[in-house]
Formats: sequence, structure tokens, C-alpha cells
Amino acid sequence: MVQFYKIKHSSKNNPTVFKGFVSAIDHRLQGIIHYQQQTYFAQDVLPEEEVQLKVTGKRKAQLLKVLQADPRRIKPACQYYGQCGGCQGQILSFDEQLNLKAPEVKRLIEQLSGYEQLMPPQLFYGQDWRYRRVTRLATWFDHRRGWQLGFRQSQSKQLVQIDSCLVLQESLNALIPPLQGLLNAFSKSAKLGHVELYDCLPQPAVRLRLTSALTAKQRQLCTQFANEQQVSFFVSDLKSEQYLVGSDCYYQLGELAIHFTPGDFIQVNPLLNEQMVQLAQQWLALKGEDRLLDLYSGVGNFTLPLAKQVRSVVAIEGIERMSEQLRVNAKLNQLNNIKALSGDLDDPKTLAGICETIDKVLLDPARSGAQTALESVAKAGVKAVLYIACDPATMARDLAIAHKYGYKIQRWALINMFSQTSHVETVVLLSAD
Ligand SMILES: C[S@@+](CC[C@H](N)C(=O)[O-])C[C@H]1O[C@@H](n2cnc3c(N)ncnc32)[C@H](O)[C@@H]1O
Repeated sequence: MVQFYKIKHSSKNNPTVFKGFVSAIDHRLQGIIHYQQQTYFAQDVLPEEEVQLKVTGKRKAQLLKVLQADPRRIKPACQYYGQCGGCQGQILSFDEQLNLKAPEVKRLIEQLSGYEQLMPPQLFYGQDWRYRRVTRLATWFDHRRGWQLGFRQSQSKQLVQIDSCLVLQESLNALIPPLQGLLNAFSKSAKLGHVELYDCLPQPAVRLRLTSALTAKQRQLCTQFANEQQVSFFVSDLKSEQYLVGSDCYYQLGELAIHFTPGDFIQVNPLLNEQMVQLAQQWLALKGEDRLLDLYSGVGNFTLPLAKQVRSVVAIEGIERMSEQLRVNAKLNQLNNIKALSGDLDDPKTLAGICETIDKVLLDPARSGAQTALESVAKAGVKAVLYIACDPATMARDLAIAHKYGYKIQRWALINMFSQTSHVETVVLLSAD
């Protein structure tokens, strides 16, 4: 049975180091360890492992050593594992990551929402590595090495310099060394924010954030870089947002071209995004007479393909520029049954009078969830609701609303949209009868 061994007492310079057993793993792949009436969360551990840990916070501990490993533990593939905070899942094989997350997400939904004895989810796997078409890199100035590019360490403000990343598509990795060269030409006093990379059409795109106005010299350096690397270059500085090179970015979803501006949200995993859109079409069992409501619509990733199958779609998105882009996307793809509105879905007034005229709803909120919107949808008794979530915890909280209004969970799925990481995409189909 579980035993704990006290090794050292805690002080600022001499933190508590203890030996314990990992009693469980939560849906974010964090290990749960009980020690002296306290519960600690630690990364890089697996269920039932015997580990040595260091206390790093009120409820946080850091793995020092695995004393008895779970047989499923494998050697991480990434050279930055343990430094970069990105891919904690890679101590497990690709399949095991989803196998471990599935019961934890199920438990979370059952715990928070009131739904009991859920059936196991359908699982969608995708690619293990090289799947991401979007990334955001931090920049910082190092007094010895100049401007650096990298990712944040887990649970820390520290940054890790990287030359390549195994979850990124090759086209994006190929841009990192030349981008590092571009940054080397910037002066120490430059006010650089982050850099975003997009694998998109007609060519990859770079977005640079500056917290001052772009100087003439910086404009010349970025333009030269873009021409040499054959990428679009977009700058968001204190004064404006503009393309220095290129004028359009889009991705293909089946036969549809979905245009966006660098900085807009787009789904990171193209293969699984396509499967997720197909899943939405099938599960909502769309018909020619349906009036659909697409909430948190972005630039139309779901709106456009689903519009082809229904009578009409009302799409609501919080950022006006993205709603405008959705109107343009509808025109470019010759879809004239879409009404794209801009509004804050945290405000109950945004949906006033809308849900009553709707047959089916798709919600795809950000990590904060869709509490207010789901309340309006459920109150109106909309027959079929598909909730797509990148944070299962806020979704589980929101599902309590659907439960309160008598909705049933018909099916649910986990989509391995962010393989190797602690994140997972969850899709739940709710029906009012
Ligand atoms: C996960 S993205 C989904 C976008 C789109 N469905 C897609 O698949 O590309 C969530 C979207 O919700 C929008 N959003 C976030 N908070 C919102 C709010 N309070 N009201 C309306 N839209 C919001 C974001 O701007 C973002 O476009």
C-alpha cells in the first residue's frame, strides 16, 4: 500500500524532498501525490510510479527521480524534453496518451456535470509528430547571444531557446534558423514581442509583434527576409497591422478556401480538423431544412462546410475582423445562406431572440468555455447541440447547465488535436429529447 518517506524539512534554500507514489493522473496528465495530509501535483510522472519529488509550491512538486517506473514509460523523443514546457505526454507512446486521458476526461465530466456512467468516448488519433501548422515563439534578449527565439518552460517565466520543434510541420521548422538570423540583425533596443508562424497558402506566413512602431530599418530587414524565404510577412506594431510582403493567407478545407489574417484563430491540426468538421456534419445529422447556429465561429471553419448542408446559418464571433472575414469567405465560396454577426457571447443579450429560431447549434468556445451561451441555447430548448471544447474542465462545468435543462449526452469523442501535449479536444453531442 501507499507509504511516504520524509527525507528533508522545507526552507527556502532547502525545499522538502520526499518519496511517494503517484496515486492518479488527471486529465492534464498531472500526477497526483499525497504526502503528509497534502496533495501535490507533478508533471512527468505516471500512475503508480514510485518517485522522488521536490516541493516547489503550495500544491506543486517537481520530479527528481523515478524510483519505480510504470512499464508504459518510454524515452522522450524531443531533445528539449524537461526544459520546454510543451510536450509532457511524450513519456508515453502515442496511443497510451489518449488511453490515459480518456478515463480522466470521463471522470471529470461525471464529477462536474451530473451526467452519470458515460459510455467511453470515440477516439480520433491523427499524426503523432509534425502535425502543427501554427505556432507562437517567444523572443527575448540575451546579453551574450543577442535576440533569441523559443518556448516557455512549463509553469515558469523562463524561456528555452529552440532550433526546431518535433510537433511542428517541416515548413515551419525550416523557418526557425533563418528567423533567428533575422533577429540577430535587430538591435538590443528593439521592442520585439512574439513571432507566429503559419503553414498556409499561397505560402507560409510570419507574424511579428512589436511593442513600438516598426522602424524603416526593421521594415527593410523583414521584407528582405520574406523575399529570401518566400513567405508572407505580417507586422502588428503599436500603430497598425499590415502585410509587408504578401496580401492573403488561407487554408484549404476540402474544396473550400478559408481565408484568415495572421493573428486570427485557426485550428492547429489540419488533418484532425478535417475529421472534426466531418464528425460535426455527421453527428448533427444536418438536413436541408435545418437552421443552424454556429457560436464562436472564428472565420468560418465550421460555418462554411456546414452551410452547404442546411437552409441557413447564423454565425457569431467576438472579434469583428473575423466576422467580416467570414462574410468575405462566404462570398468567395459562393455561400449565400450565412449571416455572420459579431458579439460577446459572455453577454446574455447577444443571443436574445436568436435561439428560438434555430434547430441545431454548434459551440466551439475558447478555453474559458461557453457558460452564458449554453444557458441561452438550453433555455430555448434547441433540439441538438454539439459542444466542441479545447478545455475539458470548463466544458464539464458547462455541461451541468445542459444536465439541468434535461439534455442527454448522445455520443462523445476525444480528438488527439494536440498530440504529445497535455491538451485534448473533446466533442459532445447533446439532445433535448
Ligand atoms: C476555439 S476558437 C474556434 C473558432 C472556429 N470555430 C474554428 O474552428 O476555427 C474560439 C473562437 O471564439 C472566439 N471567442 C472567444 N471568446 C468569445 C466571446 N466571449 N464571444 C464571442 N466569441 C468569442 C475567439 O475569438 C475564437 O475565434
